[in-house]
Amino acid sequence: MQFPFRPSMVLIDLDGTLVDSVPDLSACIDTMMARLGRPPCGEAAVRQWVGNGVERLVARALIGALDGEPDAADLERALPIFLDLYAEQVSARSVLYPGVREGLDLLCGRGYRLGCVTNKAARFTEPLLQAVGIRKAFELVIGGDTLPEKKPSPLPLLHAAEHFGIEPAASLMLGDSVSDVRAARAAGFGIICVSYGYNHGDDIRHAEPDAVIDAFPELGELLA
Ligand SMILES: O=C(O)COP(=O)(O)O
Ligand SMILES: [Mg+2]
Repeated sequence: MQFPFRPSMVLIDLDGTLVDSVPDLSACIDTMMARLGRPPCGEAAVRQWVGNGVERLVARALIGALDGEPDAADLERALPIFLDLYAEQVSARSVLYPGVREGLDLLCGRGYRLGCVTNKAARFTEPLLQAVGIRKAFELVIGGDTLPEKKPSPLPLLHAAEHFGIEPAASLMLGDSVSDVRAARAAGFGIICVSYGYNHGDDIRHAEPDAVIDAFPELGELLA
């Protein structure tokens, strides 16, 4: 991709890109574990497990690892406990990353169409965006269960491009994880990643996005 790039549409990931949601996710995971009579996972582990939706997060907590499957009965018992806890405290401790508000103002000011595309279930996404005060920046919000497939599938990105009537080649994804990079590549979007998010403990540069930024305001120079 050539910089400065002039996108018509920018789709932005939520967890690890706009909002540091791990403090709430990990508090709920550890309360769930306590209710199941198990030891806590801790925030550092949860930070590596976010990015593929709540069900996968709970599965990872139960097995204590990124890959693998828990016992189906364990998951069936644990998931509703987590969902109830997280519904109550989806934004209790979650905050915007530094520079996000400024960056969104910059993108809005340049007239790009903005959408939020996350793997977080829609019932948590809307209240979290509202609580941190950025819901109005987005014309379209697609959660992890809004469509039949979530990232790394290109489906949510292509759905947004079609919704706005914008070519994928004129579209940019802004995210923090390898799922964002894979979805963007498969959809034919440009992809810029933030360095500070969650990528399962790996440096996002290994996924070779078009650019990596340390904070949203750097978009000012990369985009036209
Ligand atoms: O895993 C989740 O629930 C959310 O992940 P995302 O916002 O980074 O797509
Ligand atoms: Mg993310």
